[in-house]
Amino acid sequence: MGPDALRTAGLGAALRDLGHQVEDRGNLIPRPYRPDEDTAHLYRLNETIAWTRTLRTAAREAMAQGLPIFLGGDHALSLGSVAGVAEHAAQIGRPQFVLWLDAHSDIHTPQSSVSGHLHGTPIAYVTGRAGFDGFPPVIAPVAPEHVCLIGLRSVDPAEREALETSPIARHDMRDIDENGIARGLARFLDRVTAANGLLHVSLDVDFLDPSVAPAVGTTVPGGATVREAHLAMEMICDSGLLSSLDLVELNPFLDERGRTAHLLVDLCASALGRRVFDRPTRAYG
Ligand SMILES: NC(=[NH2+])NCCC[C@H](N)C(=O)O
Ligand SMILES: [Mn+2]
Repeated sequence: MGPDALRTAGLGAALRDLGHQVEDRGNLIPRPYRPDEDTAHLYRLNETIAWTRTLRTAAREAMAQGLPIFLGGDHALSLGSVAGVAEHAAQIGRPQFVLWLDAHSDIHTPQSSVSGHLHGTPIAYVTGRAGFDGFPPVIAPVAPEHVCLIGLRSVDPAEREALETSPIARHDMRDIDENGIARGLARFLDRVTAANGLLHVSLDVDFLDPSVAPAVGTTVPGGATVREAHLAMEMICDSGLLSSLDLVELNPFLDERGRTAHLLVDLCASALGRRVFDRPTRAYG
């Protein structure tokens, strides 16, 4: 339902208004897979593996043609989208960087996951950690030094342990409270520029505070404000680095009059060139 809610909220038109050529490639379908048992600890493992294969190929191909925006679906989408864009980066000989805007660090392996929900695992997978049996091998792992997590405020013990020994950059909500969102982000974007890297941005709805973005299953209070999120997107746009984008975890059943879907559309527009003064007068929510 997420992609259709984003379409209905006007994603295509918002980007066309900015002068972009937009092609909606419709919904992908996963490779055929053996149906998962409802009782398995890892929720929909076979289905997620099938999706990862489909997305990885689609992402790699789309990168050769433009700037793909991947509409989810939950954050397990990024197992495939990031693996695919990183394969493209490796092919053209440029380093892949990943900016993860999220309340969570999503660095579980299938073994360490307590919930059994694979949306909590993509950072581990794309950085090449072991334990993803059955998944396609990650042939172009993203260097942990090239990953930056912003918005953190819900990290499980096993994830904390993994992060403690990792060079992954991170800015939790306290850091944002104290220093603002611009400082850490600017430092990361400078590193991408210096390395002539490609930049994948993965935007999880729960990066935002639930009071402004309620349509997500894993709400955590104390998230980014509307302006903090827009500022991040505007800085990403100004950097000229953006090469691919995920919009994930939107659950329209949990939305209030479409406000979360509209906010995601507006944030995406900011990332692709809409300026503060371009924002039209509009009534929703
Ligand atoms: N992409 C997300 N919303 N991830 C939430 C993950 C929450 C928790 N750490 C888990 O592994 O279940
Ligand atoms: Mn996430």
